[in-house]
Amino acid sequence: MVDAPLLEIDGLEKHFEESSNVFDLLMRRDPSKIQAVDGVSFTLERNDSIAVIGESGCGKTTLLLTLIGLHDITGGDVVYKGTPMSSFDSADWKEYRSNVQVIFQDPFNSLDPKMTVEESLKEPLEIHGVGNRDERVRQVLEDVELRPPEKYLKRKPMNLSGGEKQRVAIGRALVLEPDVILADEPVSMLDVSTQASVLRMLKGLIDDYDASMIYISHDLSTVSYISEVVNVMYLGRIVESAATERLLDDPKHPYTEALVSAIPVPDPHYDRPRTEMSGAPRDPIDLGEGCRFRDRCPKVIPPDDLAVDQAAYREVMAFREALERDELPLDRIRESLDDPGDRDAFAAAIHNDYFSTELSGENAATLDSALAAIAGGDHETAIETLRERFESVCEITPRSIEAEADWHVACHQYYDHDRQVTEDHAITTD
Ligand SMILES: Nc1ncnc2c1ncn2[C@@H]1O[C@H](COP(=O)(O)OP(=O)(O)OP(=O)(O)O)[C@@H](O)[C@H]1O
Repeated sequence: MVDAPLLEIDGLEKHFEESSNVFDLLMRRDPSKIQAVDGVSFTLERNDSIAVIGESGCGKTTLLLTLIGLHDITGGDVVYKGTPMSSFDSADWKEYRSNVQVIFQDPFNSLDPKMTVEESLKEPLEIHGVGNRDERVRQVLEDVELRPPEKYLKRKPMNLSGGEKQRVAIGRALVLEPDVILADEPVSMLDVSTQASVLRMLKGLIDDYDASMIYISHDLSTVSYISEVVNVMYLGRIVESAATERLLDDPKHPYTEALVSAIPVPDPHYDRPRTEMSGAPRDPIDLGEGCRFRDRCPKVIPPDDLAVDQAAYREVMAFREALERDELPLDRIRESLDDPGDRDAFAAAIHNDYFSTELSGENAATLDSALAAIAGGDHETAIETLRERFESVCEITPRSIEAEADWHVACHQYYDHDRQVTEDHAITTD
């Protein structure tokens, strides 16, 4: 019989409910959903080291806290050696907690300031009833290169440097000889000079301990040290997944391209072309359909027959979508006018506030007619007018497809649009 994978993350979802405001309560509206992790899937086999990379707020920490059971799962599941977390009993949880260990970002907070190094390292052994504790603690201190162990056993965190603290935290995660290490930005708070040595040591230890690792970071440049495979995450979803070296050489998703192009190049004579992203990620609230990167994407796809500059196109798309979500403070703009009843002035003021680029020809005429509809109070017509001319295929959820063997990318650029999108809109995230 083939062994079950070590850890299968299967359509994992963690949505938080935003607390209701008075308006929601009065309208009896359901609270908004914060889609922090939204359908994440990947499999960790023994000896794998897989990275999850993304900007602040993309859901990395929520993913990790959900994986260790500190957040309830709101959809999908985590399957450990064939047993779904949703059906864990207390014995399963005990086994899981002993075999899946975490290294947190901040070594200053992850160690108890009152405990000596020896006590910190012994505690997990005591909780899980493991014998030979003195020997085990000394061995782990050797392994994390705190030598000789006697020098460190009686020290408290305040008497350790940042790098030494993180080595103790790594030792504490390894002391039970776990199957899986979840490492959340494990070197981001260390001096740059210490980062590489701690990462190299961690990678060596994962191999020596025959463990697997999920390495979480915002920093794509450190990933090639430590992980053979990388998952790129954007607003709760994985947008690209591939072998690290290949992904760094030839990123396919425009978001990954932008992250890779931002990695500093050590050669001062070489200036890598930059892929610019506009703006910042939205809050992950009620994100709806479509590619979540589309409002920042330098390659967002306009309708086939539309000749339009990318930046101008993104502005129109972002404007229409904000109008659809009823997010635009239009009353405030109207009230700021000398004559709030002057529709032409109102349309011009909206244009002025939301558009920095100029459209031309039929595109400009369509936008003008939509702004005139808004000025007349008819938002529905404005939305329809803009949608009819400017709707993008990127507003339909891109399924994660295999761009090449073992290379998944969730971007419409990799579809045969004629066959798959126009005939069949039932594209979903895998
Ligand atoms: N307990 C919570 N309740 C409500 N929203 C939350 C909670 N925890 C996280 N979020 C929201 O979920 C989204 C993802 O947050 P998360 O901390 O997982 O991102 P991250 O990628 O780890 O960012 P960072 O690197 O800054 O920690 C954010 O919008 C955050 O505000």
